[in-house]
Amino acid sequence: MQTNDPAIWRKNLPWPDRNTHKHTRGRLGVVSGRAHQTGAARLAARAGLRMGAGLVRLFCPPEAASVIAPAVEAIMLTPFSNADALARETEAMDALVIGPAAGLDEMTVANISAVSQGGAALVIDADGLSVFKGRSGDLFAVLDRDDVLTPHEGEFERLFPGLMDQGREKAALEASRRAQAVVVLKGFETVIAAPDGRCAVNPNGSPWLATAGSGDVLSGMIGGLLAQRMDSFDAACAATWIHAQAASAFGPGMISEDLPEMLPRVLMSLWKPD
Ligand SMILES: NC(=O)C1=CN([C@@H]2O[C@H](COP(=O)(O)OP(=O)(O)OC[C@H]3O[C@@H](n4cnc5c(N)ncnc54)[C@H](O)[C@@H]3O)[C@@H](O)[C@H]2O)[C@@H](O)CC1
Ligand SMILES: Nc1ncnc2c1ncn2[C@@H]1O[C@H](COP(=O)(O)OP(=O)(O)O)[C@@H](O)[C@H]1O
Repeated sequence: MQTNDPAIWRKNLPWPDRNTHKHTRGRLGVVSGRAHQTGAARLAARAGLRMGAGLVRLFCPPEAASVIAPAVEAIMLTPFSNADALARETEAMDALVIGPAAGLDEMTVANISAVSQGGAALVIDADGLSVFKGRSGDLFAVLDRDDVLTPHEGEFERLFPGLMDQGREKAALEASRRAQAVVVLKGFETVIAAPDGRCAVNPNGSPWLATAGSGDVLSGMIGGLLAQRMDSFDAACAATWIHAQAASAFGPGMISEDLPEMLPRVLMSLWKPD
């Protein structure tokens, strides 16, 4: 068992230099749910921006645009009317987060299928996982090895029924092998597994994370690192550790909105200027 220690990934954290501009630093897209379900995507987008993606754009159903526009500043917004349009609009993205509050319906299936045709590394979370209950093969068929799945135990069971009986580590590794993607099995001791057999167990889990939306923040954090072209296993390990560290540093009273605002402090502790 390997512990998810910063020694594994710290040297690979992406930092900007004098030649960097926002586009080269990394473009992250986050797909929002419908008008009454936009908070999860906004949390993910803000977390991705804080993790250093140079440019973050929310993609939303047209009727959600007037809800989101007054609630974002640095984050940009593009409405899309169907899955084909989403695929076209997200072509320039380096990474995409899809699933948080996306809806358990065929539109989510179609949107995931459409964006999987592009070059962006995907983080698939929440409804983007649950919607494939009973047909996980349809999801696995569209994944690449740089994609990341972030199930909590309930979502894991929907995609991999019975697998958890093997224990969390074996289950995460086997899930990653089946999906051919990185799997982040969330919990107090989050397990991160890659299809090539890498596996790490997170040591700094924080119970303050037991609050709505904290998983949405984690998906955005992973997406922010993927957009900066960090290796997907390293990105998932780094984001998981930083997420828990941010929650511990905030402590009692923390809500998910606080997490992105804690990231600069944790990132500063990991930054080694040349
Ligand atoms: N601000 C927002 O807009 C938020 C939106 N959210 C979105 O709301 C949608 C539905 O969230 P739900 O919480 O209903 O869906 P979940 O799939 O999280 O929960 C459904 C059921 O799964 C079971 N379950 C088993 N193990 C679990 C575990 N380890 N953690 C949580 N549940 C477990 C529980 O019985 C629960 O009732 C998702 O798309 C999610 O992304 C949430 O992320 C919360 C914040
Ligand atoms: N008791 C706990 N101890 C440590 N981490 C926890 C605990 N409860 C939840 N978490 C973490 O909080 C996050 C919750 O994610 P998730 O269940 O997807 O929430 P949401 O859908 O509300 O965003 C995960 O990163 C999980 O590891």
